[in-house]
Amino acid sequence: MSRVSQPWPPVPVEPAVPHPKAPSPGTELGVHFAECFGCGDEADAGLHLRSTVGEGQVVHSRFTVTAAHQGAPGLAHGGLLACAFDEALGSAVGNLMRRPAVTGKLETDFRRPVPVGSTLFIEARLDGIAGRKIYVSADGHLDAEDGPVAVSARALFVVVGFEHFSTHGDPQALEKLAEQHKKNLQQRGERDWEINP
Ligand SMILES: CCCCCCCC/C=C\CCCCCCCC(=O)SCCNC(=O)CCNC(=O)[C@H](O)C(C)(C)COP(=O)(O)OP(=O)(O)OC[C@H]1O[C@@H](n2cnc3c(N)ncnc32)[C@H](O)[C@@H]1OP(=O)(O)O
Repeated sequence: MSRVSQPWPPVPVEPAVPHPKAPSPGTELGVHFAECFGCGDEADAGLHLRSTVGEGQVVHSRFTVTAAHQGAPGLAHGGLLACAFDEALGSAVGNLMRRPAVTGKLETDFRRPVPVGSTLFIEARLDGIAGRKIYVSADGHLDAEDGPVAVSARALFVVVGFEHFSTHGDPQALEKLAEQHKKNLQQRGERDWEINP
C-alpha cells in the first residue's frame, strides 16, 4: 500500500487566520473540560495532554503514554494515539480560531511504535479554512520536539453553533465546561468567544 498522501487540504482554502484575541505564543492552554479524556484532570486514565501556543498557526501538545494506554504489551494503542491527535488538533482549532468546532474527519499515519513511558510531542497547525470547514494537520515526535515522527494526522473540523452541544450533549456537563472555560479566559485576562458558526 502506498504511503503517498492525497493533496491537503483537499479543497481550495483561505488562510486560517487566528482570532485577534487568540492566546499569544508561549501561552500554556488550560484544561477545556475537567472530564475530557484528552486533557481533563478528572479523567484518571485519560491522556492529560497539555498544550502551549506556538508561533504562527501552531499549537504544541505533549502527553506521556502510560500502562493505561496500551494496545499490545508495552505499546500505545493506535486508537488512543488518534484520540491524542483529535485533542491536539481540536485544541489548535478551538484556541486559535476561538470558534466551537467538532471533528468531522480524522486520519492518522502510524509510522513508528510508541512505547509506554515515551512522551509524544505533537505539533498541530491550521492549514486553511473553507466556510465552516477548518483543515488541520499534526506530527507527533517521539520523546523530543525534534524527535522522530511516530504519528502524523490530518483532520477536518466543522464549526458548529452552541446548540450542537446543548442539543446533543449533557446540559449539566456543558454548564461545567462553560464555567471552566470562563475561568481559563479570566486567568489569561481575556473575555469573549465566538459561538456562532
Ligand atoms: C461556552 C462553550 C465554549 C467551549 C470552549 C472550549 C474551548 C476549548 C478549545 C479546544 C479544545 C477542544 C478539543 C476537543 C477535541 C475533540 C473534538 C471531538 O472529538 S468532537 C467529537 C467527534 N465529532 C463529532 O461528534 C461530530 C459528529 N458529526 C456532526 O455533528 C456533523 O456531522 C457535523 C457537525 C460534523 C457536520 O454536520 P452539519 O449538518 O453541521 O454540516 P454538513 O453540511 O454535514 O457538513 C459541513 C461541511 O463539512 C463537510 N463534511 C462534514 N463531514 C465530513 C467528512 N467526514 N468528510 C468530508 N467532509 C465532511 C460537508 O461535506 C460540508 O461541506 P460543504 O459545506 O458542503 O462544502
